[in-house]
Amino acid sequence: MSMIEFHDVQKFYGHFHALHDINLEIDEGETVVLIGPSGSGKSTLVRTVNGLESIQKGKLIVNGHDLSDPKTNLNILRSDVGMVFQHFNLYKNKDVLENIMLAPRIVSHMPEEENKKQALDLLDMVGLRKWAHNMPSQISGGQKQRVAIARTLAMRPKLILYDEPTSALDPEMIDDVLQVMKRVTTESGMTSLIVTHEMGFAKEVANRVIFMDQGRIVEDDDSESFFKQPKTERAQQFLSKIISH
Ligand SMILES: Nc1ncnc2c1ncn2[C@@H]1O[C@H](COP(=O)(O)OP(=O)(O)OP(=O)(O)O)[C@@H](O)[C@H]1O
Repeated sequence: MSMIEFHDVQKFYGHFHALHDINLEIDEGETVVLIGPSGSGKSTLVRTVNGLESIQKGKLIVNGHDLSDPKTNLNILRSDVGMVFQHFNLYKNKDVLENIMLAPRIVSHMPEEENKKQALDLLDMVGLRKWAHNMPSQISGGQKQRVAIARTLAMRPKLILYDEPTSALDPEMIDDVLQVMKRVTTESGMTSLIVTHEMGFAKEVANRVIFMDQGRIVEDDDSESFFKQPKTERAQQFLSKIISH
């Protein structure tokens, strides 16, 4: 079953053609990493999947919802699609546990006891249970991002989108966040679409790699083949630059 289908999708910002002829199908349970140079359209593509960016042409179906139809209810779509951003946007005046419990309580009307148990289990999973009653200002950036991941999982999404989740972090925090993402991906079976510059993570965790350049998908291959030998010169250049850094 496919979770995401792009058919000849075009995206414009005014006159700027940001996404060209996007054709892409992602099945349930796949872990897909989106890579490419700065400005190639990775964030834009990911943001179209939960309707944060509209598309101007083509058809985009996500979890059975047609995003090319303006009548589609984005709130219903978003209840199944979680997103983790570069900046974590935790609620500053709520402690870590409350940050995780808020959406299930308000949006899903989850019973309080079940909600609390789930939140504590998620905090265990991201290694932060003992921080449950700390405020966001009292934890590090890496810890905040792990809370943001737990908060996203608390809504039990079918699909999780990550838009450069480690780019705003100090280098020593990155690995802990990547470990959590790896755990979520391998243990949950959830479909994941991940924009990242972390090639080691992409190699280890993704089953598929999409390489974008100038608003187009240039390569779409299984991760092993891609990292062994990208087919296009553009991707080869990109990888050699990134890896030599
Ligand atoms: N809101 C916007 N209005 C106008 N142009 C935009 C907007 N958002 C993005 N763009 C342009 O669209 C292109 C693709 O941007 P996007 O952020 O999707 O690239 P990216 O591959 O995610 O880059 P990076 O790795 O630097 O985050 C860029 O040229 C960018 O300047």
